Amino acid sequence: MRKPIIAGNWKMYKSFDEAVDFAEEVRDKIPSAEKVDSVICAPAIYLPTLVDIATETDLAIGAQNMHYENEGAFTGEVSPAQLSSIHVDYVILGHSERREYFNETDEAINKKVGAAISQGIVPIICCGETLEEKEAGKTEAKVVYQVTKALEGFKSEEVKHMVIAYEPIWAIGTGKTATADDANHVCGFIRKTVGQLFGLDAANEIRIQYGGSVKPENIEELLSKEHIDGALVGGASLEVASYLKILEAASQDA
Ligand SMILES: O=C[C@H](O)COP(=O)(O)O
Repeated sequence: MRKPIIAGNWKMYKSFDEAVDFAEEVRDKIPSAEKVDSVICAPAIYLPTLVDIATETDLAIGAQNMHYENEGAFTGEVSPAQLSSIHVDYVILGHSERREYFNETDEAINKKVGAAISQGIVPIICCGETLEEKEAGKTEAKVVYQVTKALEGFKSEEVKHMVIAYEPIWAIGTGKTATADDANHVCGFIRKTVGQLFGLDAANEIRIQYGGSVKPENIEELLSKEHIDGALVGGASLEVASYLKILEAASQDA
């Protein structure tokens, strides 16, 4: 039985005070980490403060991106070693917004995955198709390509601790959600791909999230599906009430 994982992705939202208020309010209200992994992926500048607030609670803190080198002349970047030094637990890698607006390549994402695991940070690896690709029947080919490239060179033992987020790009921030059956079908396809590449153990243990307009109203149905182990939540993770409702639903699923 895979434990559900809900990760809020705040993207480039919230002032410092709003971030602190949010974390202080939710940290004691979230369900037990025995039932669900509750993560907030915040802007890098807030991470040390949020990690402090979350210490000794069941709330985990993640970054939204990082470089693959541990140090160097890379102005403006944050390194895996730096994230690890402040005890960040997770990092989102290869989000479609980073691929689209910051030219992030599959090769760079693969290096970032390796860098994250070598620092003990769990990567949340994003994949997903555009509307054009969906309409052309290329969803499966696209996610297989992205997942295969991201996981290239790793061992089954490493892969099973990773998280993959299937996020159809046309569903992000649009209010359009993939149907639970469609999302489950693609997540199942990703699991099958992991199985072909890394064996049954990795396929059974890796957690696969769905992302794209997830909210309290649709989380239950999504999580009731066999291959959906959680959600990567954008807009609905910005409000305390909706974030907590999503976590509550996930804890019932466990
Ligand atoms: O990382 C989160 C996704 O991009 C989904 O965002 P959304 O829940 O606002 O659609």
